[in-house]
Amino acid sequence: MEYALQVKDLSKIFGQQRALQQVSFNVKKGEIFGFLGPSGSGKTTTVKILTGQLLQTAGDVNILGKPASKMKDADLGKIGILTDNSGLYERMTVKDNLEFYAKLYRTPTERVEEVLKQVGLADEKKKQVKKLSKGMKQRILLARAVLHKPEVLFLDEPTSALDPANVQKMHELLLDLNKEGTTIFLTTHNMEEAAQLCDRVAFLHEGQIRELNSPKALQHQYAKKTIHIELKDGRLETVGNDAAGAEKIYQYMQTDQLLTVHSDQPTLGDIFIEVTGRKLA
Ligand SMILES: Nc1ncnc2c1ncn2[C@@H]1O[C@H](COP(=O)(O)OP(=O)(O)OP(=O)(O)O)[C@@H](O)[C@H]1O
Repeated sequence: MEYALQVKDLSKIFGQQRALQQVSFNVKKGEIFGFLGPSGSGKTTTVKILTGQLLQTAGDVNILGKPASKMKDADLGKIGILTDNSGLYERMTVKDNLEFYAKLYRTPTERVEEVLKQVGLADEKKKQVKKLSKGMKQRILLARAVLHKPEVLFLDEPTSALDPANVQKMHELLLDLNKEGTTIFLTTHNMEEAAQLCDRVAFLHEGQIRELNSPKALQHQYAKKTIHIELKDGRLETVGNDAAGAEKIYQYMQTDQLLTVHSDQPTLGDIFIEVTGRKLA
């Protein structure tokens, strides 16, 4: 198995504050991995350590096989980062902003046109950044993060300030990048986003991982063992998700009384509450 990220027993203490406690997980190459947790749970601290911006107190963090703390320029070129501390030059045009960063990353400036098309901003390239909407600015930041074609892309709450249409657009872009082979590490407190995008998710609570699996496997694991049925005469019944329940449903079908059948499928949000005892947002 080839891993993009390997994290073992990662801890971070700020003064008296334990931000992360023995966090361990691996991210496979080509995966979209979701790191989910409420405010203050340690998501940004993790991203900062993974991207070499902050040193851990203890534990091992490897990116593409090398320790994060020892990344050199050539290694940094393999990662892209999108966080909310923008760094865009508001008075410069979209194109000039990206060309500035292309030069900084030693990427051919022709790549700017390519990413602008990819994020749907080719028509906006001559506009000043300050004249663009929040959703557009976020797409410029994504364009900037992928200018140098990183192998691993880190996104810290990429959609938290966006409206539903822009969230959808962002999701499509991320799925496209992933299809091209980019590994994505995403922090979010949006459970629907995680369920829609992520191959696997980790639930972070008070600096510790409390669950880690694919959204489907978690939904299966935490599924309620009941099925709700509605009969044609309006009666509602709940039966067990077992042989006796199946027999009852079968009888209602045979006598043509059955209208609808619903299983209790928990959302990721329901599961997070069950696991941690608290809501995400
Ligand atoms: N530089 C710092 N100095 C002291 N404490 C810090 C520092 N950075 C983070 N912390 C603390 O570490 C804990 C985790 O913070 P972190 O920013 O990683 O959480 P988060 O999950 O990203 O939250 P949010 O969703 O609000 O961004 C919090 O209790 C926070 O107050």
